[in-house]
Amino acid sequence: MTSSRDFASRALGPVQRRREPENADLSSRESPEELGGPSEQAIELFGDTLPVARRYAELLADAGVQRGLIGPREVPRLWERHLMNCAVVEELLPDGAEVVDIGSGAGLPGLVLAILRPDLSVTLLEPLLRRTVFLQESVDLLGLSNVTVRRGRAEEVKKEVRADFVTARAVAPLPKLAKWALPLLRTGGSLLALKGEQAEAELEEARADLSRQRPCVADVIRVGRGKVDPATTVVRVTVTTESDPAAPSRGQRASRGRKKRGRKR
Ligand SMILES: C[S@@+](CC[C@H](N)C(=O)[O-])C[C@H]1O[C@@H](n2cnc3c(N)ncnc32)[C@H](O)[C@@H]1O
Repeated sequence: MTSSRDFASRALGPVQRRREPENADLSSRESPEELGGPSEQAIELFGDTLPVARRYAELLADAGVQRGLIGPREVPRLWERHLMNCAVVEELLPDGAEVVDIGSGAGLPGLVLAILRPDLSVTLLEPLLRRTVFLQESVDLLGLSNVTVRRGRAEEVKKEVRADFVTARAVAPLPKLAKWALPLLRTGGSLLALKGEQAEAELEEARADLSRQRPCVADVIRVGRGKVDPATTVVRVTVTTESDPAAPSRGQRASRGRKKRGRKR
């Protein structure tokens, strides 16, 4: 029978170079030297799911780096800057929510949220094959039954995908991200864009553009205070009124109307 370690070695490349007992329990292995361990806050936040989160951190530190999905310099700060920065977004997600993570890359934030919150149903949407292969192998290896990996671009799936939340980190500037994400949301659903310190300025610049795309309200919130430093900055854009996402936006309708009238004259 093939053990999950054998699978990891074949599918994701060697997990670490030092010798380990053949029957080593993946969930209790020490992290490789260069991979920092979880903070007390991370241990508390992940709770029962910590062994799976540890395993994911190891996959990122090893196969993720080897395959060029994570820079080697990120390894010592994987827990704080990547896993915890993403995990604290769970504060914004109600029980049982359907989440689509646009541009997951190596699984951030979508895979982290799926590990931490088995009640969520998470789709990892990523156009690059190399990345979707890593994501699917990781999902299989970690035994996550609440995740679907989908290869594609956000703007290509708007007829098929509907979600309560769209998450995205480091994918695109806000106007472009909203253009991709808002059509995927149910009314009342929110785009949660993980952004840097300039989030307020970015939102103010994009506000008019956002509401032209779909009726919405937007704010900047910081989550994970006391759990991760700095707290994670999220631009939240919530769709406010019923409208068919496939239908043209108010701006498009207006310009189409103008063109039609123009043609008649
Ligand atoms: C800089 S990476 C960020 C990856 C990950 N979210 C993270 O924080 O580490 C941007 C990712 O967005 C993906 N991407 C680019 N355009 C996209 C689109 N139109 N729809 C979905 N994903 C896209 C890229 O393939 C890439 O994996």
